[in-house]
Amino acid sequence: MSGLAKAAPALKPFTLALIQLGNIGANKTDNLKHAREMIHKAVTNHGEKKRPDLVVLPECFNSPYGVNHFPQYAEKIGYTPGQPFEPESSESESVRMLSAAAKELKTWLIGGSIPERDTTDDSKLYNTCTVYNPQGDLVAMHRKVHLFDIDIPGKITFKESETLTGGTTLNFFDTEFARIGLGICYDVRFPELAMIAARRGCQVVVYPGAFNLTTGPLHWELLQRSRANDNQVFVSMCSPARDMSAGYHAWGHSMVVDPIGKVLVEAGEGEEIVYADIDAQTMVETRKGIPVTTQRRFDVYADVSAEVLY
Ligand SMILES: NC(=O)CCC(=O)C(=O)O
Repeated sequence: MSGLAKAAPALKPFTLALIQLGNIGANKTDNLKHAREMIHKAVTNHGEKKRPDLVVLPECFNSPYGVNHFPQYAEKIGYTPGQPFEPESSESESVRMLSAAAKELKTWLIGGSIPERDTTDDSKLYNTCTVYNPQGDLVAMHRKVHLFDIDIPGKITFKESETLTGGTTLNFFDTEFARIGLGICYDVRFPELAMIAARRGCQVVVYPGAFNLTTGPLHWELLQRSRANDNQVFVSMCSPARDMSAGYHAWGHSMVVDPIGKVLVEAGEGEEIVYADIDAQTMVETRKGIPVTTQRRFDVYADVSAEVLY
């Protein structure tokens, strides 16, 4: 996990905007144009809501979601954490767009995810999330660690591992208002990722995601509320809008859950932008009232978060 040594910033109130992006089609240029328009809309057209401090896009926002599409849409990013990097000269047109949008709108931006081609090994593709600060710098990257390989007979079979490789690092980034952990979609099923993020000081964990019509109704909300409740942190997932003409039918219902497990906001199924005010006091009160964070029995069981290898 990058940035381990630094103490986490105190959680301050901030506003999160989730873009449940629609119209993700075969034309990447159109997808990027539409995503940029929606980022602009999220920041400048928030109506009664507060101007968002952090904007989130969904999983696979620049390409149709499907294992056969990833090789065609994959882009080389060229970013290595800790190394100097200029997003405007990245080979990735998606990275260039995201950086420019964050800079123009002076917002933090979690750029959903895109299919990424490894910079040095062309045969390796990842499902990758990049994050930008309000100056447009790329400040963090997360490659989906747990690939979405499931087989529910008669319902859904999906095997990301046919074309993707799993990431090998856990990632977070610091803003002036929170330390934020990153996961991508299926990563939410693995409690260790959120638990380790929370133990390393993250107060918020964000997962760009795209659940489906079989597991969405059963698990989308349950998993977010579970990870939030387990760790007494804010958890959010941002989905694409549902498109029944697409090859993959996303569940939608982009959501933010607070540290006591309450759903703060939930989108419907179509294209929509939802906003949530993150109130630091909720986390303080939850942790004070139900003090599991200080009641763990590491004399009885191991603290797996202490054993992460990087
Ligand atoms: N894109 C994904 O990882 C989908 C995960 C999913 O639908 C699930 O049930 O898990």
